[in-house]
Order: sequence, then C-alpha cells, then structure tokens
Amino acid sequence: MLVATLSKRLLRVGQAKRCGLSLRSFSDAKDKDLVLTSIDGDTGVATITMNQAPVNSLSLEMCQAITTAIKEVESQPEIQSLVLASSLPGVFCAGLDITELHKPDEKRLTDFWHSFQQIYFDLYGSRLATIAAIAGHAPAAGCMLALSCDYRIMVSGAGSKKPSTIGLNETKLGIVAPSWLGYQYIDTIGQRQAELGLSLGLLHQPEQALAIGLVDELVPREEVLSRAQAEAVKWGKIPAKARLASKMLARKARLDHLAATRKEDNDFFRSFVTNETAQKIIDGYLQSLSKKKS
Ligand SMILES: CCCCC/C=C\CCC/C=C/CC(=O)SCCNC(=O)CCNC(=O)[C@H](O)C(C)(C)COP(=O)(O)OP(=O)(O)OC[C@H]1O[C@@H](n2cnc3c(N)ncnc32)[C@H](O)[C@@H]1OP(=O)(O)O
Repeated sequence: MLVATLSKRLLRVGQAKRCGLSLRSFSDAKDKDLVLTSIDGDTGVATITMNQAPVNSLSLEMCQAITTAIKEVESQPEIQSLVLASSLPGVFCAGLDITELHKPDEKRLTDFWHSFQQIYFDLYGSRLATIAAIAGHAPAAGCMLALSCDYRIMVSGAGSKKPSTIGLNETKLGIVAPSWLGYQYIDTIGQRQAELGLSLGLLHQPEQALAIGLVDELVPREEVLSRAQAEAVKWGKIPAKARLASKMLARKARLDHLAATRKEDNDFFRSFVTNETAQKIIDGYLQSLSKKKS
C-alpha cells in the first residue's frame, strides 16, 4: 500500500543516479529490507521507512540498518532533509528489541548497545533536517528516534478508540532510561514535564504530547507522511550551514558527552542487563507481551 501510494513520485535507482542521487527506491526493495530508503525526485527529500514487522523493534540489525540508511542519505550532498517513518500501521517503533536483552550473549549485547548509541550520534547529530512522521506508537527508544529528529508530526488521537502513545516508559518496566536519552527528554519538554514523565513512566496520547511540546503537530493518519515530507521541504530550504550550526548550539555538548563516555555507558548497560534481577524483569516483561496477545 505504502509502496503503491508513493512510487509515482519516487526515483528508481537509474533516475536517481542521473540526477546525481544514488539511493534505492521502494520499487527495488525486498521484503527482508529492515528499512526502505527513497528520494522524492521533485523535492530532493529523502524518506527512511522502518520496515521490521511486527513493531519495528530495534534489534542490532535494525539499528545498523537505520545508521547505514542515514549515512547513505547524508553522503548525497544534494539532499538536505530527511523524513523518518514507519511502514507499519499503528506502530512507529516499539523501542529496543527486548529479546536482545534476554539471556544475551555479551559480545552481541555490547555491539547492540553500541549500535543504539550510534543511531543517537547519526540522527541527533545529523547534518540533515530531520522530520519524524509518527503514525503510531513510539515508546522508549521509539520515542528516542522521534526526539532525535528536528520536528515531530504525530497522528492525531481524536476519534480513535486506541490512540497511539509516545514517551519514555522505562520506569514502569523497572528500568531507567540512559542519561543521554533522559537529557534529550529534558531538553525537549523541559525539566518539570520530563521529571513527571520519567518518574511515572508516562506514555502520552497525542493531544497530551502536543500540549507538553513532545511533538510539534498532530494530523489525521492519512496525512502524517505527506505533511512530514512537506515540512521537510521547508526545512531543506533553510541555508544548510546556518541551520546545522543552530542545531549544534543545542546538541553538540550532549553529543560530545556521550562520545567521551561511550564505553562507560556501554559497560554500565551490559552489567545492568546481565544482572539477575534485570533478567527476571526482562523475562517477565517478554511473557507479559506475549500473554497480551493470547
Ligand atoms: C524490559 C526490560 C529492559 C531492560 C533494559 C535495561 C537497561 C537499560 C536500557 C534502557 C532503555 C530502554 C529503552 C527501551 O526501548 S525498552 C523497550 C520498551 N518498549 C516497550 O515497552 C514497548 C513494548 N511493546 C508494546 O507496548 C506494544 O507492542 C506496542 C508497541 C504498543 C504495539 O502493540 P500491538 O500492535 O498490540 O503489538 P503487540 O503488543 O501485540 O506486539 C506484537 C509482537 O511484537 C512483540 N513486541 C512488542 N514490542 C516488542 C519489543 N520492544 N521488543 C521485542 N518484541 C516486541 C510482541 O511480543 C508481539 O510478539 P508475538 O507476536 O511473538 O507475541
């Protein structure tokens, strides 16, 4: 459906190359592709679409695929803006893939957290203007992806029986968000709302998320992607160097801090997750997710 809706406006690889662009289009995508990248040939806006059913959870491979896609787009000097979207109806990204944390292999766990940190560097620090098209749930690390963008457009909850939610719900699971993610939250919604949200593990419905500044706009579901792409065109027209310098005013110190403490952060994560108590929590949480289904 998404492919059909968009393909008219997207470049095939050959066309992209003739325009000096060399990204894959949706029409070249294989079902196994974890993310799909396309460029609108008219506007030059790139769209990276997360495509890992059922919930776009961030496995090691998914994190690496997102990073590769961002780097691929960034390597095209003509492209100034990027939309991050999901191909799944109702879910933007369910956060970290919890199965990565369950009885983990230490080496893979280290690589996994490294790849998650890398998304923070690549997306939060991107030279591109980045717009999140949040047409579904975005808990925890899913919220982090949205927070790492410059502008967030979410599906409206009006009239929906089960509105999508966004927020950092880690404490509800008995865990704590890493400090760099916590600071992203504070920097975006302010100290008080972040304290409330983090302490209570709140997942906000769209109207509440808009009220506290966690997202910037709400639109009906069918308009989320097109509205994000239109916003990306607007951001792409701002002089790039000035736009990037302004972004870095707010973000550079945070990025530098994680760069300087990256290994400690990974060591802490690894020792936290492999601890027996955390493993019990993770085990229980995985069971509760599958029980919910049955
Ligand atoms: C939990 C302990 C972690 C310990 C970590 C320790 C240290 C520090 C790290 C701190 C940072 C954490 C950041 C995170 O991102 S933690 C992950 C938080 N994410 C969530 O709590 C979301 C969980 N998922 C949901 O709430 C829902 O799935 C949903 C996103 C609202 C979508 O709902 P729905 O459409 O109804 O889909 P289902 O619930 O039926 O799920 C379908 C399918 O997907 C599996 N699944 C869902 N989420 C995850 C996930 N995050 N990781 C892996 N798998 C997930 C779910 O189990 C179903 O699978 P089956 O079809 O096989 O049953």
